[in-house]
Amino acid sequence: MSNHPDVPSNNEDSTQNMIENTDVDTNADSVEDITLENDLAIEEFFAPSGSAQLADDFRSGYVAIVGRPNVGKSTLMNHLLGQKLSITSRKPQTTRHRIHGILSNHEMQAVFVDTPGIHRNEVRAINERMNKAAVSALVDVDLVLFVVDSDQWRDDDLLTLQKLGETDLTIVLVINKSDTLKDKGSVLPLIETFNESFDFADIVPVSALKNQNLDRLQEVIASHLPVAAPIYDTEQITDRSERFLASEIIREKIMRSAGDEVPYDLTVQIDAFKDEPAHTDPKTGRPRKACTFIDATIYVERSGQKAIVIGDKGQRIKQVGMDARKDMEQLFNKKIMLTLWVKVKRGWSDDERALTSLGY
Ligand SMILES: Nc1nc2c(ncn2[C@@H]2O[C@H](COP(=O)(O)OP(=O)(O)OP(=O)(O)O)[C@@H](O)[C@H]2O)c(=O)[nH]1
Repeated sequence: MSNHPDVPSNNEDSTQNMIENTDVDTNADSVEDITLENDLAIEEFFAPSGSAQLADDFRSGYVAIVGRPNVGKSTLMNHLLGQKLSITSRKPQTTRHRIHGILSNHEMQAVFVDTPGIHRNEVRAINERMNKAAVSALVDVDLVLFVVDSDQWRDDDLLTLQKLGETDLTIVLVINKSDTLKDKGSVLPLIETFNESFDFADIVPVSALKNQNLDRLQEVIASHLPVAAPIYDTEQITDRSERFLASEIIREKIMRSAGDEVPYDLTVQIDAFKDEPAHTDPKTGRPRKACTFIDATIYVERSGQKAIVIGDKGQRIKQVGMDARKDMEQLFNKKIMLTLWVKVKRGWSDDERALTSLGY
């Protein structure tokens, strides 16, 4: 992924010239001042990542986002990052993997671990895996954002809090969806109640969806991270592979389109991910743009679900493919050719071995 899609192809030479040009007499007249300013801006633009001016007391660390399904963990991470990396849908439990999203500015770097909910009374193997992932995500984090829905405080929240209470982690309570509160003032007694029930390092009401109070949350996060050098390149957005992101984008499109008709345990496997550089077509002699060819298989549990995913005369799968391709082209900043398959893999969510073979 490039943050500078408009960089000219000969930029290495240009960068060299521009850096040399900045070394000018500081008593220069106004025209030269402007030139210097421009050169500095250009130099900064082309500067190798990580070389931007970092604060002396730069803070960095790992942040886990924890909470029961559907409270808005993925939305919160996406909106904090300003990028759509984790996948949201109206169905609970859409997050199955740990996803690292990285928020960097010149003062701090927060590396987010987006965890699935910690559930109880879940019998199926897939949920046990998710529980393990949720708990293991908490090892070695510097800060936990414990997310709750502003309108409800449920048994599941308490269960998660009990688990958190057994650790000596720093925990910030994020009261999400505050936009849904009819009376804004009602958040105050809510804060009071939460405060009495647990020793939170901070309590921040936000609306992840409407980007309300996220600046404050960002400040609070920074204040609880240790003073340390950046963990990742400050321009890096995710350490997840494009393959993974591609599969999550396809899954999201199906979930959005098929709604309640498909179970959340539908999975998408990327079978091929091949980058083809720009070249001249040997047959036609015409130039062809660089392109990434992606083949993916969507696994469902029953043939009825397969029919739903494919849709009437293949309409749904066609739309899913088109929507997913558009998102991928935007995210990866390159041309994509996407081929989708739908297969039935019976009862796979109950089968530990099948889960392992699918990469869980
Ligand atoms: N009104 C409102 N809705 C929100 C807000 N944040 C998230 N949502 C909605 O809540 C639903 C669930 O959000 P997700 O981000 O997928 O929730 P999650 O906690 O990651 O869910 P799991 O992946 O199931 O653990 C989506 O429909 C979001 O649009 C918010 O601040 N306000």
